[in-house]
Amino acid sequence: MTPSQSSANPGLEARLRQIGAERYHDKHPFHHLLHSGGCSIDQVRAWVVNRWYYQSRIPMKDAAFMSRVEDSALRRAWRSRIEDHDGTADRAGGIMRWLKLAEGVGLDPDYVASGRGVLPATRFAVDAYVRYVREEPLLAAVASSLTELFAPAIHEQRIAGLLKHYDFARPETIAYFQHRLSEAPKDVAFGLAWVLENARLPHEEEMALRALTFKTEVLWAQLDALWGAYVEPGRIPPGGWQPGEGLL
Ligand SMILES: O=C(O)c1cc(C(=O)O)c2c(n1)C(=O)C(=O)c1cc(C(=O)O)[nH]c1-2
Repeated sequence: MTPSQSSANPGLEARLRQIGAERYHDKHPFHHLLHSGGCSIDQVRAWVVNRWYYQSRIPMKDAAFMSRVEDSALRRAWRSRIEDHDGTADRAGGIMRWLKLAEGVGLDPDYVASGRGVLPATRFAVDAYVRYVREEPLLAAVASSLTELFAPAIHEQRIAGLLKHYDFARPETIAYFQHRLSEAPKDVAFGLAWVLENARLPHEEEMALRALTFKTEVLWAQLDALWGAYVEPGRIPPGGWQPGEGLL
């Protein structure tokens, strides 16, 4: 994708997109294995258990972000991210949908929601993201969410790959990804416009680029952890989910 005509800073937008082209986790071998039907059911379960930790922390990092924002218009624009994950009084959110996926692959949703079995490296990577958004300048915090520019393409691949290759995949079990197809573009249109508007000076542009790079590393590190524990060499660290644990 190339920067849109209306971009406030096409040069910066192109450099942000280049980071995705080079570093986004769609290039990770674990995703290739998952989307091509090469994962065993236990490898899929390990992914669901670990990715839960990311899911559960996303609304917490968005709440941490909002707690720092003095501009009520920015808080209002950000608020829907929390509702997308936590749901509202009359609408289920992404957290519930992730637990439907957990059930679909034969895991007890209470086990998954307990966070037991999450790999140490997954926890460290995700906690680093939450801390980053809590502590770094707002520009870096917003820019770190821009990996979502690249998420719809991977969600499309995942929906098609899971439906084609795995018995557990049905519209109800993979609804999480279907919903993200409309949620992520809304979030990222706002986030990208905000970053392009607010990163004007060279050091601000550098900050935005560094933040997006950092975030690609947060995502990549989670898949490296999964690969090492459940694919090759298959060394599950103490405390990591063991096949057979937490099943329905
Ligand atoms: O499945 C994926 O590959 C993927 C990637 C990302 C991302 O790029 O950070 C997010 C999501 N999914 C996602 O579902 C999601 O809600 C989300 C929120 C955020 C964020 O940083 O605020 N990233 C992502």
